Amino acid sequence: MALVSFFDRQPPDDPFALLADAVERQGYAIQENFLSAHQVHDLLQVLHRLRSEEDALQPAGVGRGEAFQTNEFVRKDAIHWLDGTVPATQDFLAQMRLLQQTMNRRLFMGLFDYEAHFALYPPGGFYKKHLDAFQGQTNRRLSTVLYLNFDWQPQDGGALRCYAPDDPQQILFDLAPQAGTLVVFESERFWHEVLPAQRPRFSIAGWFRINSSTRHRVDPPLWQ
Ligand SMILES: O=C(O)CCC(=O)C(=O)O
Ligand SMILES: [Fe+2]
Repeated sequence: MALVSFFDRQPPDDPFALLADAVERQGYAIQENFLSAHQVHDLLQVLHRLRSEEDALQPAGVGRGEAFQTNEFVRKDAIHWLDGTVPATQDFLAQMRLLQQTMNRRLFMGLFDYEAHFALYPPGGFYKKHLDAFQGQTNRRLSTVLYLNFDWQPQDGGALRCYAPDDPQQILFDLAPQAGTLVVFESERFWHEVLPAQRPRFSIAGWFRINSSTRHRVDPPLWQ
């Protein structure tokens, strides 16, 4: 009888560990079917409810705090920040918390909290080439985008176009915003853009941040 010790066994395919490995290797990771169709449906329901409420979705802007401004030439989408008050978004945030723990354990990233918003790009919506964080200017370290669009077709446009970190003119990949797909990338290294979408495009964009507390300002984490 063959004796299989605990240590001989392959570890199960932990999706968070796979994502962390890919980020360590190449700075980004793509995971199809990260969420089940069921979970995506639940999140879409939340988003559709928000759409029916006046003012729940706001035109997205660029810049933070006093530097915030909307600019339709840069991005054309509407957003709503997740607050985790309904089960669907709680579940999603719990998964992001697991991802945060895995990243910190395996890559020592020191990720401290996570902020995320629903985004709705109307037909014709886009987001021009940008970095989510400029080195040294922000505490955003890792970007995530989860897509919520069933049956996305090539002619629907709306791909996430990501550029090579060592040559921001060179396209690294185009990713279709297919329901359940999660992409994760280092915020300071990857220029990216959203190509014009031909039909409404739904997603949750989020950022893990490191603690930027100073003696004068304590940055509270979203989860405690
Ligand atoms: O939705 C996407 O594919 C990317 C969105 C994005 O780049 C952002 O919100 O910063
Ligand atoms: Fe971005």
